[in-house]
Amino acid sequence: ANFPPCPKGLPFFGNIFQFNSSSLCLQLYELSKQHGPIFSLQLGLRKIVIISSPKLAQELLKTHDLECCNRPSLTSSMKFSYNGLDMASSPYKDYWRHTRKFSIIHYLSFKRVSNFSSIRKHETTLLMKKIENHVSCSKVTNLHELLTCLTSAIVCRTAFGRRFEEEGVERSMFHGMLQEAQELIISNFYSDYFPFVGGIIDKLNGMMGRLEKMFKDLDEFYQNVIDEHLDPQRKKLGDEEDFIDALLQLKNDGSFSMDLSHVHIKPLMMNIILAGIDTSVATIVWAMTALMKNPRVMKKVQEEIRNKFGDGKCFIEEDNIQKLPYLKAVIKEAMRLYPPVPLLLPRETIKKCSIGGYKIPEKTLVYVNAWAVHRDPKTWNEAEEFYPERFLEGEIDFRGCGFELIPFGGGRRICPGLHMGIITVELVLANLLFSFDWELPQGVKREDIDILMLPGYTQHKKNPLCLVTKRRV
Ligand code: HEM
Repeated sequence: ANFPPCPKGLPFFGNIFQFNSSSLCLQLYELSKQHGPIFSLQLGLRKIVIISSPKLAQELLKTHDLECCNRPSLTSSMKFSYNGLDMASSPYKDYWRHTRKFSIIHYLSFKRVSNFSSIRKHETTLLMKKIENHVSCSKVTNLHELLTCLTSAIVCRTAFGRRFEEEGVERSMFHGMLQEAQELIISNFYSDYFPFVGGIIDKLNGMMGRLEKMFKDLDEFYQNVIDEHLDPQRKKLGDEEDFIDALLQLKNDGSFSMDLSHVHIKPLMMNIILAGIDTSVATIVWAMTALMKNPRVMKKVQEEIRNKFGDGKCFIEEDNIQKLPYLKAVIKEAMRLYPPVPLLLPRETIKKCSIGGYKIPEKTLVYVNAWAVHRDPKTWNEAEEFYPERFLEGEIDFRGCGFELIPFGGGRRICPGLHMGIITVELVLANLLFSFDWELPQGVKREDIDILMLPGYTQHKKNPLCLVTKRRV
């Protein structure tokens, strides 16, 4: 009885047909204005809870973190993760603890991420050269496309020790695979909401077929990478040990505390591909979107970078970023207003608990809507304004201490790639703003830049941000 309020829905189906999957966080934000910071939805036979305020996010992600840190077994995530053998969808058990610890030590720790700085520098320099070419031939720059090439190159080199050829078929196949996988992972599978009959519908409407095909393609990709690493003749791209080298080493010397086979390595590769590439792209594109809509901030951040490093420098190094507080504030403000993962990955309650005064039973799905949390009127003045200055005073950080800024989530399941994500975003944005001036194509006005979103855990801008680039004067 004491369950969060639920908007009226259809008998049996509940609210399942009331949403479309693009801009879902916005639709849920609107509902929170009517039903409050905690409300529920009935999706078929499943009840889910949505949290929309910093206070309740803190209750879930801090006070009740231990009772709520499982992930649900949803059809698509189970398939992609070889039945929960990855980090993002495995239940809160020893296996998750081991894989998370291992992935951080060997790939995502501060030290490991710093060791990859030469790769990030090399790939960012290549990006800048491509944009230079656009300037020379007056071509409009589609940032999404260029940034996907950049971040997939960084991730593939650091994690898998390989790089796809610039314009090759292999690379466009890889990007196509990424896009399809992102779409499938957020798609509605009826089997998640209607046991038995849902599975039949998923087969008949072709969703199961798409999922199987995608799984097969990804599996083939992982196997190729593993085989390359097992080949004694393999030529390494650099001196740095990549993530697969580390996993295979661990498998051979038996030092992983659990049995480790290729079936365990593949889901971890999946996490890196699906969580590590798109998120940085979306962050940079949304930051540039916000800057294009706000010329005052654009001018101020470019002045900061150019006044500090304009003399003689042609590239902003990672070490220089600490001297750019306004750039850091711009990134925080962009992630507040346009969180790249606006609906944090779903939690499942391990036992019953009380949130916001409501009783949440065991095995309930709980989502935190960061889009709404980042607009909470009790916390943020003029929340819809893009105003980076709000981060210049005070100590609000990305780790969600006060839970008012949670683009990386919070609690035990907080994003382990936070450091890698931020360092990439800072480096690329600093250089884009330092070297070039950005303008809208002729006839496009600032007010025309929309914020429509594509479906996906990572929220991409639906209409690509295409800009005219000029060399800095
Ligand atoms: C700007 C970049 C990024 C953003 C905004 C971001 C955001 C997020 C968010 C919101 C979550 C859910 C946290 C929660 O449920 O509380 C998450 C989880 C995760 N992220 Fe990231 N992420 C980014 C970069 C990365 C990178 C570079 C990697 C790895 C290469 C990564 C790997 C993961 C994994 C494995 C999880 C699941 C963690 C778990 O369940 O234990 N992320 N990320």
